[in-house]
Amino acid sequence: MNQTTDTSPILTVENLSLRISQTDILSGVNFEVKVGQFVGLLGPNGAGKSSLLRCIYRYCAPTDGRIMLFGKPIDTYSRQEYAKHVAVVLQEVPEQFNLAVFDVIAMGLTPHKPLFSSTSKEDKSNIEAVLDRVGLLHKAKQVFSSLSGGEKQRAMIARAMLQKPSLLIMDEPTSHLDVRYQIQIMELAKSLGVCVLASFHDLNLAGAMSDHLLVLKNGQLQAQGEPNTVLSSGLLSDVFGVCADVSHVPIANDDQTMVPHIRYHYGYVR
Ligand SMILES: Nc1ncnc2c1ncn2[C@@H]1O[C@H](COP(=O)(O)OP(=O)(O)OP(=O)(O)O)[C@@H](O)[C@H]1O
Repeated sequence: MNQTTDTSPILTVENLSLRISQTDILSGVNFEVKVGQFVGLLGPNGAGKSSLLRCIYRYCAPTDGRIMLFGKPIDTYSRQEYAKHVAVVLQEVPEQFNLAVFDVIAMGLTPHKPLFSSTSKEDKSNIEAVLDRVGLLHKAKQVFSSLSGGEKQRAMIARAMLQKPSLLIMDEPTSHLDVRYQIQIMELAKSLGVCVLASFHDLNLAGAMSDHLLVLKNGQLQAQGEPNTVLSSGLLSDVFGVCADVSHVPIANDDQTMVPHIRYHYGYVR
């Protein structure tokens, strides 16, 4: 878990509501993401996770409430300034990329460079460094669309790393990936040393990775706090309609840090 002592918020979400076609998608959502935190966003299908993240990465405008980044309303940032601070990795990787992996990653530099500027020697070595970090340096010249699903997601993380954001938003980035890549992508995100706000469907993975959890149901925050407190059998029953036991187990290489471990019971789904 994160050892940082700085508790200032990077992101503040206050009384956020989103209404589309007379339907409340989000209602009165309040939370903060603090310096160095990895925040996991949970909730059943249709709970409003993607809608909440879309409001934060400015794809959707909320109906009510406000979102502040470093204490400033997010709509007061220019597009380029916002992209310097906030990077986004989505579940669906854009398919229009008919470019080499290197060129797709290079797009991460866009917020930091003037329009139409060329790739400098320093840019090239930075791109190679992030490719190396995600284990894709040997794929730099390969066409992006020919990468495997896991490789594409790692490439998207590399692009986000190059963007040098303060906040990385991830909307179910591991849904299509096998268990190894699910863990690898999240551990990679965690190792970046930036704030992460990530939605999950794998509750055990969320509990192991996150410093703080947000649980949405029907567009409202049902619970938030440390994973060991939030993930209880009562919450799993109330929010997800499943019967499960929650125990607490130490993480690998650290006997002192406990994380929740959920054991589902089958045949009890309500
Ligand atoms: N543009 C839209 N128009 C109408 N309804 C919408 C729109 N966007 C989202 N919704 C509805 O809002 C609700 C929340 O959707 P959202 O995608 O945010 O949920 P989610 O928690 O991310 O779900 P999932 O886990 O299935 O991805 C859903 O009922 C969805 O149908």
